[in-house]
Amino acid sequence: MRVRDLPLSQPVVDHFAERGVRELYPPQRAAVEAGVCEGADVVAAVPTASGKTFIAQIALLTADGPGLYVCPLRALAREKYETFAALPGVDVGISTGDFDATGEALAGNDVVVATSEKVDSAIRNGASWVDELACVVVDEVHLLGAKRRGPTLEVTLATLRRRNPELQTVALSATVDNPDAIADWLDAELVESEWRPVELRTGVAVGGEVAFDDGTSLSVDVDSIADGADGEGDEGGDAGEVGDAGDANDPTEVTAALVADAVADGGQCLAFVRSRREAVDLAERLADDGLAAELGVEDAAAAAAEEATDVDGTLTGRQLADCLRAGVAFHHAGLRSGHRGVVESAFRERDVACICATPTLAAGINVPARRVVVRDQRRYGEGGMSWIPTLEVHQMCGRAGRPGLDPHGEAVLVADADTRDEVHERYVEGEPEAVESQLADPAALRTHVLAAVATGFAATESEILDVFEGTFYARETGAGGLADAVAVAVDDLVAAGMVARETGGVEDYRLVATAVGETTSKQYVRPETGERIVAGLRAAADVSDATTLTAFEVICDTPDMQDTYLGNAERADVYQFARTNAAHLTTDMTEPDDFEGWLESVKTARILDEWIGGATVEELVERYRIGPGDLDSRVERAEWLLSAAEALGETIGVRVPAVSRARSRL
Ligand SMILES: Nc1ncnc2c1ncn2[C@@H]1O[C@H](COP(=O)(O)OP(=O)(O)OP(=O)(O)O)[C@@H](O)[C@H]1O
Repeated sequence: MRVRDLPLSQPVVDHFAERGVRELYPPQRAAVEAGVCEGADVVAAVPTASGKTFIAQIALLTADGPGLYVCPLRALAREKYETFAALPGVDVGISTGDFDATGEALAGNDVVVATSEKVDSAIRNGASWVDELACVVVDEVHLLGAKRRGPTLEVTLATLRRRNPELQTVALSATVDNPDAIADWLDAELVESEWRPVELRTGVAVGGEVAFDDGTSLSVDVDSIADGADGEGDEGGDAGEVGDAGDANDPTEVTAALVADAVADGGQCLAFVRSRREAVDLAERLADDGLAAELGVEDAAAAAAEEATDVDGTLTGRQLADCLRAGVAFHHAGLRSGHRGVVESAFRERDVACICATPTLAAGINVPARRVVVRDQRRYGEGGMSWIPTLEVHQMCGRAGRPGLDPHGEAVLVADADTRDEVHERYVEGEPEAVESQLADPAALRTHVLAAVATGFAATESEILDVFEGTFYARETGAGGLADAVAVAVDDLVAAGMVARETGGVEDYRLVATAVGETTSKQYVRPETGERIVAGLRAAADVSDATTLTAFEVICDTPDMQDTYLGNAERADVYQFARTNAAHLTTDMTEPDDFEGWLESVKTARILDEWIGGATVEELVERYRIGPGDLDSRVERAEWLLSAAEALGETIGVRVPAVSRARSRL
């Protein structure tokens, strides 16, 4: 099937042809046969990098009206926006930040790219454009199994479909164990495929020996690489790492050998590790190996290093620039978006031999490589070290192989003699996990129950269950399964002063949102955040000397602000800071149930207060050992939460000038 046979305009056909897209890939053909160009609801569960974006594009281009592309990850939205904006004759809008606006400016676009949070917020604020949609495409729909984002995704999609029964729904998923359940939920045709544009072979490495699943093998020389690294030291590494370097089973050295081997053959690599710190350490280790010279990209690598230096002068920026100069990079969620952009584009331009990354890079960012090395398959979680889900590891492995350039992609999992069998079973033989709804989580339910009441969609518990009727959870378990949990959520919200029961007769009542509940929902903060801010504002009004620190303490001590890691060495210092500044804080040190959590909030508040006081990113990053990207994201959240605090203050008639001061200075 050819692109030019589809109901697309000539300029669009030409646009695809210019990008080498003339013939449809088999899963794309299957989606067309399922009716994706004729308004049919389709779920496509296909491997990473197999052309899902094209399915989204043809659905949106052939829809009978405006379309919405829901992108669960903000980091991806910009890339997708650019892909859509390049289509001839298509007006595209993007909406990812700015949590409380209706986004009315988005009306009139052919396609809107937005996160599910943004769509949810637009619905709560009464945006009219959501009712005019003809088609919604949900990318990475398997993320409905994710703890926080998942419930928002399923409730938002259910709400859109309920309000607009004609809406065409197209959902794109990684390969998961239960795509049929997702298709059932959406009453959609299922397109399921294992097809990939480049063949992938996956192997397990023990020492320098790799056994692939297609029966082939590979031998790399771990010792000689280790000898080369010996004696050079490792400034950023843990003590002891250098001593391990001679060990032919050391996972870092095996990874280095696998990377060097691919680069010697002109290929690029992605190396996945468990944490940010490990990503930096591994990149610094690989920087010893002369990869830029090996790949023949020294000048381009130096130029990429310059670009990274131009972003900022933080330690992270300097480390990244040093690595880039050597043809290596690291990539993780603590990087600023400017640095991430430099790394991604340098890699695509083939100016960098290897990116050392945490699993975030695997989710949807288009950086194909000849070889993927998964050094770590376990990471620290709530209950100690645990295996990374198969779905995630498959997404990492799926980045291997560049269409038209590599005969096949190679994914190598680094193991040792003890773990070899388990690694093989889990990730080479094993199937990805099933997607499971997280909607029953009490915090998620409280948020969405409040939204249902505040928007007027529901005024009784059974109407709330009706709203949830269209969710994945309800389809899997029956909405009745939620009845008890919804009753608990309503009680919690009533106790929190967000919802009230208005009695109409005996045992007959209607649920209404209180003014605080309504503002909380519209400002798109969680009920617990709204409650904490209201209490904080009241307390701040009594603090004789309320400062910007007071305002920051209130908004940082909420579940909508990210935690900031508090190391042992810093704890005493933050404790002392809290004591010294007790007069400016709304919480007495003896009060918090979760004292450590509160101290972390004080640390975040202190960082933000120094930020508005004129401290530079460089200073704050060094002083508080946070990633520069972490500072950016906290500043952004603080802006949002302070604006919610102003709105809540107005609602309860409490004015705290320090809040407005903090906001305007941010
Ligand atoms: N029919 C086609 N012919 C040639 N190239 C194609 C075709 N369809 C897609 N491609 C190219 O394949 C690459 C991967 O496609 P795409 O990014 O859409 O994959 P994806 O499935 O969305 O990946 P992800 O798992 O990252 O979401 C892109 O560079 C795209 O241009």
